[in-house]
Amino acid sequence: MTEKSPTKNIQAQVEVQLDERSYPIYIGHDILTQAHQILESVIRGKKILLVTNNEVYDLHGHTLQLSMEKTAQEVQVVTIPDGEQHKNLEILSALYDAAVEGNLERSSVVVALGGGIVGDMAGLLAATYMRGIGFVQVPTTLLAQVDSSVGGKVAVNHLRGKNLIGAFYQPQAVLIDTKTLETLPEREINAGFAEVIKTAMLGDSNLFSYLEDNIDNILKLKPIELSHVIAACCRVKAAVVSADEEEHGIRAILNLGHTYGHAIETLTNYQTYRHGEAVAIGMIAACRLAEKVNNLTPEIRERLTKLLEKANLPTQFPLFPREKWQMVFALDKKVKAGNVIFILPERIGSAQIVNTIPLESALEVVEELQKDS
Ligand SMILES: NC(=O)c1ccc[n+]([C@@H]2O[C@H](COP(=O)([O-])OP(=O)(O)OC[C@H]3O[C@@H](n4cnc5c(N)ncnc54)[C@H](O)[C@@H]3O)[C@@H](O)[C@H]2O)c1
Ligand SMILES: O=C(O)C(=O)C[C@@H](O)[C@H](O)[C@H](O)COP(=O)(O)O
Ligand SMILES: [Zn+2]
Repeated sequence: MTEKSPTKNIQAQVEVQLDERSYPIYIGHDILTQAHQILESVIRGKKILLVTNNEVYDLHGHTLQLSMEKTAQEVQVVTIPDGEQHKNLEILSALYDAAVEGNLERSSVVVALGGGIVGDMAGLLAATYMRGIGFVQVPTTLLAQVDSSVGGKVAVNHLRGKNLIGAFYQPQAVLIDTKTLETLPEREINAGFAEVIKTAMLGDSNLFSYLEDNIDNILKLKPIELSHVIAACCRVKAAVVSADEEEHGIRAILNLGHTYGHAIETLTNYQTYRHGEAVAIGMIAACRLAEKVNNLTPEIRERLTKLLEKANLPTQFPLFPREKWQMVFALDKKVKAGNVIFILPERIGSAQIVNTIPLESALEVVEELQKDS
């Protein structure tokens, strides 16, 4: 039987331009079976450590493993427990054990198959094992396909702060198979949609209008609408990352909704909200803050809220005492000289990084939104 052409089912390809660390993002339907061809230049003859979790391995892992085995020297599999509360140093340590026991070498490649949690942790393993080995992202959640698999932020959480231990470490390729989303629970599709909305809010007004017009088809995973949205998000993120890989400036706009969102995740011990859900609430707060300090028109928040509600995303603020919010804001990675930096929408499709916001205003927004909830 003749092999399928490696590009047969690839619908779009986006490049992340970073000189010698540039890499392609392949977007297609039912392309896991062609991984050996698409990823050949990265994995041929290499030892592969496939990092995933049990659920995803059962659904999609065998297909990817079988395909990679056609060209890799060998493929070993390690699974991590499911859930944000396990994105920590203890589980990372178990991944180092698997790398050692599997005799991984400098030339070996870590392949992350799963959502953002698998991707962030496998990436940190790849970044640090032997000071850096090969890394490929094969994202299987909407959130990971539109955001976390691209751009090289890899991390684990600390009990007191989200993603506090991490690195910038770019993958050598990203393989997005939209067919894997067919097994994704509805709550996870919605959570991923929050980062889609975020991307449109901060960088693509046409995408935002497209979301308003096509939300039903997108959430039903209709192939044309879905791949249009994934490619659009990857393009926005690739452009921002190419301009500022390590977040010395403009990359911080990708954190829209995240100062409040990460605080919500941390205060609820990473157990109540999906990351995307916390970001959804965080974007409403960012709009309210922009209304307070920058006279942003409330119409933006209304359009945002409509989209979030259509995707069944939460918009209500959880209740915690003021001191707790203050404590988690202080550990936000964007704090500079004690000042918390916020990303504020300025219109649909554009956001700005603001370092002059009094903490008092940010806390007032929390109090107002807690009252509304
Ligand atoms: N590095 C970045 O740039 C970046 C960007 C955004 C988010 N993140 C991080 O990503 C994480 C959230 O990622 P997530 O939303 O993908 O969550 P996740 O990784 O927990 O995946 C969500 C759930 O879906 C399951 N799953 C994954 N693929 C599946 C499939 N195809 N079919 C059925 N079930 C499947 C998982 O087992 C899990 O239960 C957070 O830790 C967040 O901080 C990182
Ligand atoms: O890639 C980025 O840059 C982002 O900010 C994307 C975010 O969606 C993502 O949640 C990221 O992990 C947050 O990064 P952090 O530096 O605030 O932990
Ligand atoms: Zn995020």
